[in-house]
Amino acid sequence: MAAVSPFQAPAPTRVAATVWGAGLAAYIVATTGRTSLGVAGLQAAERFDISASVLSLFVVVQLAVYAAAQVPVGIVLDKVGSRKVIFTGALILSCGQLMLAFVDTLPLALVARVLVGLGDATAFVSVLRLVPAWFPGQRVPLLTQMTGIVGQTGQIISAVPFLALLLGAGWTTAFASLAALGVFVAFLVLVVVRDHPTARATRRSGESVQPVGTGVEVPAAPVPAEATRVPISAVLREPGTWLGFFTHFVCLFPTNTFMLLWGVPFLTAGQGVSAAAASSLLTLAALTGVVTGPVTGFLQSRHPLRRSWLVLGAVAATVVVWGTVLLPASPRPMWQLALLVIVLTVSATASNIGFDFARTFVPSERLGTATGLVNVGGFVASLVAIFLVGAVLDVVRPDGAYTLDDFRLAMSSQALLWAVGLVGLLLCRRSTRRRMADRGVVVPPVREAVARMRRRRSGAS
Ligand SMILES: N[C@@H](Cc1c[nH]cn1)C(=O)NCC(=O)O
Repeated sequence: MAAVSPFQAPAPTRVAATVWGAGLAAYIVATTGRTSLGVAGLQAAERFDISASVLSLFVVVQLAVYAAAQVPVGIVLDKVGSRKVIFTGALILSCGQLMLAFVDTLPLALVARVLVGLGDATAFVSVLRLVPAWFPGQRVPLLTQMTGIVGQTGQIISAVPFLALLLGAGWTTAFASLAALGVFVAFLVLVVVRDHPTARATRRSGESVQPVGTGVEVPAAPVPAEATRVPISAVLREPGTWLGFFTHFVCLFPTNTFMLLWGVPFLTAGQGVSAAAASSLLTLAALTGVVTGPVTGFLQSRHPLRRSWLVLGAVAATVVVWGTVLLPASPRPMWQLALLVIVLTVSATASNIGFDFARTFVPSERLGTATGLVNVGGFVASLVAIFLVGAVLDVVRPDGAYTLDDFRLAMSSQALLWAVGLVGLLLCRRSTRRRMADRGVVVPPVREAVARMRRRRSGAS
């Protein structure tokens, strides 16, 4: 069944790539802002006269603001489009960085970080909304993955040029430079980005709106043209939205918990790895995405009816590898820690399948809202996991002199989130499949699908 979408006007590839590139630049600046305080931890502790645990409050506040802003940002995004939202968000982020450059008290620094979190919250969902608008449906999963992966280079900008500026020129210059970068990218987006290739396609009465398809997938509920304002309740009632939510929930929290806060202390204080080796492991994680992103994107568009299996496979791999790292009471060899960061990247890559569920099950008028809701899943789970690990560490080692055994216990608390996420995922998958069956698409059991594939292959040879 051909998908009909206001987003499907063909666009020249070079123009599409330029628009996407400008949006992506804004997302990279957002992730740079998100991770900048992490690399400036020592200087922040000194400047604001705070302990490490108060410092972690910055991460929590920022993530909470980010998560809380997702649905409102998504609703605004559906109303005004990506260009205006990214532009405004980049300016808000710049105001936060500029404020952080000059303040020297904790409450004002927290306010600055709220602004950074708010600006950050606008970038990713807005760029994801540009992708189906500018590219053909079958390329969307790959480009969604590439957006997530390339966006992570902000972490490298924080760790290398930003840190060099911080150490060489000082706090104010370093954060003011990030503010300037935000203003630059805001105007770049204003000049380069258009929300879609042509003015919104005019729809004749009686035409229906469908999400952009990736192949054999679910025909979404037809929406009459007059009712272009699809109610938000339609997004909330769609089981596919929640399938996306729990996909993002269960796949993103292990990576964020490790990368944003607890990974380095676990590796250095727990596993006895040097700071340089820990930073190499984080770099390995970033590089792994270059492979896992395209591979997952390809599999998603090749097997759209099997996307949940990719998710379940990533979760199983992460749980098994974390188990093999945490069960033994002795420090693990380097190869095993490397394997751990690799599966954490696989898990983050699989989390992006959640956005693909939203895109293919929800009418495109509400894509921003649905994407925002899916994103809430991963970030709320991350906040809870970060809090749980910290709480266990506080209980078992109030003096902060953590040992490997403390980390083994604390990191195991993530099991609770895997359990909640998996139950949610499986229940939503069941109701999504029921909804699909109502619309005429029945997902055959895996065994049957494999047998059919074999028959097709042997017939071809
Ligand atoms: N799933 C992540 C993006 C990612 C990370 N690694 C691979 N993809 C996500 O949802 N990010 C949202 C954001 O704002 O960064």
